[in-house]
Amino acid sequence: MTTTLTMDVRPASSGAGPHWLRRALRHQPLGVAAVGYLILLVLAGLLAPALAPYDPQAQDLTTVLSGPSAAHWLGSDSLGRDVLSRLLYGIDPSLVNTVTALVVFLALGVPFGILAGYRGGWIDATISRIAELALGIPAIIIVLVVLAVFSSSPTAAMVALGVLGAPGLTRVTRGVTLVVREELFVTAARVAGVRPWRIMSGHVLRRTLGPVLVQASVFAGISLAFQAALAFLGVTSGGDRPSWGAMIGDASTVITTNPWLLVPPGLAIAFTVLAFGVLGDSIRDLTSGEPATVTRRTAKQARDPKPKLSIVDATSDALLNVRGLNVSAGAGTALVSDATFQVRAGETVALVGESGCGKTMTALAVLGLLPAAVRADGGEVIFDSTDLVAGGPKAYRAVRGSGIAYIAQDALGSLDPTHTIGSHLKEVIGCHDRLSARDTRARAVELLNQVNLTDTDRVLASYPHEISGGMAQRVNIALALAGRPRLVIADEPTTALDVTVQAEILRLLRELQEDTGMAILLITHDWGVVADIADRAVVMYAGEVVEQSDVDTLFRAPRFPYSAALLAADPNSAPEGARLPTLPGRVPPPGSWPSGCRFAARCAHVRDVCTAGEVPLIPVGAHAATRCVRVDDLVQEGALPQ
Ligand SMILES: Nc1ncnc2c1ncn2[C@@H]1O[C@H](COP(=O)(O)OP(=O)(O)OP(=O)(O)O)[C@@H](O)[C@H]1O
Repeated sequence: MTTTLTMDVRPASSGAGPHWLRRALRHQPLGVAAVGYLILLVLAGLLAPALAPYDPQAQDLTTVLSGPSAAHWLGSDSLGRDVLSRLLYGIDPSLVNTVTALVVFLALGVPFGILAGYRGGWIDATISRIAELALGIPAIIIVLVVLAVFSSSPTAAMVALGVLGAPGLTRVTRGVTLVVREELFVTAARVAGVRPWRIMSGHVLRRTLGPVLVQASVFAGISLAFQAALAFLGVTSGGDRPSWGAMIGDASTVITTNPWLLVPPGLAIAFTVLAFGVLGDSIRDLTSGEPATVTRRTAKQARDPKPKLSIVDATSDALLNVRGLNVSAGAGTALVSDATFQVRAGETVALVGESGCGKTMTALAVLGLLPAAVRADGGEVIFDSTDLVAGGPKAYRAVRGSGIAYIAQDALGSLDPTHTIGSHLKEVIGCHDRLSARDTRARAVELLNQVNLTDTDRVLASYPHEISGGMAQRVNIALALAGRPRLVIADEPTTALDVTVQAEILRLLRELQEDTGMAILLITHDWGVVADIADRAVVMYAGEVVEQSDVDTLFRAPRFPYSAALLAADPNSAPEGARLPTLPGRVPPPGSWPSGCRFAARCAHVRDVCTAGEVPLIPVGAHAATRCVRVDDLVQEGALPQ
């Protein structure tokens, strides 16, 4: 390893702590006031014995139903008890009841929402149907039944309210999870072999926090108002302990003669409900600006509940053997058809072609990470003698991370913005090695050193937004290496980086390959990258493999007019000052592929034979193949080099 990088920490543009607080104060003064009010309320509740001028239960029959006075600032109730003291002592039970409802609401709503959104399929369908049913149940009737069974206990009423409110939260959390699960960093974690429960609890949960907190604040307000309504109706009994609800209940009995008694607890409840509402609005405003780097839709493509692992082609020396792979979307529109190629242990194969030719879909099919509406519906993806397509989700899970790793183009999008680099590495290392905390850190440092990152203490403590794109890609490579994979699939890993960093990353991949012996399947548009790093190239056009060959042969003597035209149009290989030929026309989109040769409409050498029927891959030489039926003629005519 020759390249060494030092830390390039950009000034933090966002983060936790004082910066967040300053932003909140500037943009959400009402939210800060609401938090301040709630903190004061909790303190007043805790300090009630010191603050209250009277014992809340002390009756003074000489001051029954007196209005506000110097002795009783907020007056006294029908038993002569001081209203201010009861209000202060009432804070704790009111908030405890609210918290009880909130805990039940969150404990049921969040896990089921995340589970439904993340796992999808029958789990999602079951949870969603139950939630819909529960939302249709009239809450007040259930709560009244619970109160009848549990001797008018306010706690039981609050538990019931939490249960009845949870389905609404489940729906919200599910919706957020559906978006988060498609984010690249979740795909990256899945490919690294991180277990689903860890992804749900570590990555998805954090991203749902904003909407969940908004729902929680609104629900807290509702539960407080609900307590008051139940007490007003006289269906709950709080014993002798004062609570705001009980005060409302007492006041309601003398509402015609002494309406003032309703005012102190009514205002306390109204302000507190308002504070919860304002808090919810502020959280929503603050969190709505969070990055939502939805870069690629991903989902499990196979749903076979009992995977059958089939051993095939044990004699082939290919580490990855893709044969006749078909990928289609929606009602059956083919995106990739009959893709066939191999990657041998330790070699680098480039998947080349213009945008929209199916390179990424092929790679995602190999990883078992096709988008939700896209599926592999034919062919084989044999990795290390196991057919992954036939094996289904279990087979894919078994090879991801330790067998096949993935490096995406969007280096920063592949990292969870709420986790430090150290936390990413720790998580992935934990999936592959059982190590103590100290050894895990040592392994993380080792991996960072492997990708030539020094100053490891600072790198480990940094958040993704604090490092440069090049460093982020090195971190992704380190994460990919954590499982000691035998094949790394890199989808345009340098495209988003500037030119000097691109060269460094390519050099790093080459060095790592020499050190570890891993194979690389590299997706790229760039012939310079192919020439630089690849041993063999597989050229794709309109969802088909049209040519494959070793790179030297391909550059010297392409055997498909499309490859020849792409190479001729490549600025890297053009003589200086020469005018670059262009390739007219566009790749036909899926659904409008012509029969016969799909390149025919753009080919300068087309004849009737080209469009007469399907063209198979025709072997040319020992290790090359082309889909051009006229290959021999074109070589003879000089249209393709000898
Ligand atoms: N989720 C999807 N549903 C349906 N069609 C899709 C989906 N994603 C991609 N496609 C289509 O599949 C075809 C192949 O796309 P793919 O991303 O594999 O091409 P590519 O060669 O990798 O292009 P690029 O270099 O731009 O990434 C394209 O026509 C694209 O529009």
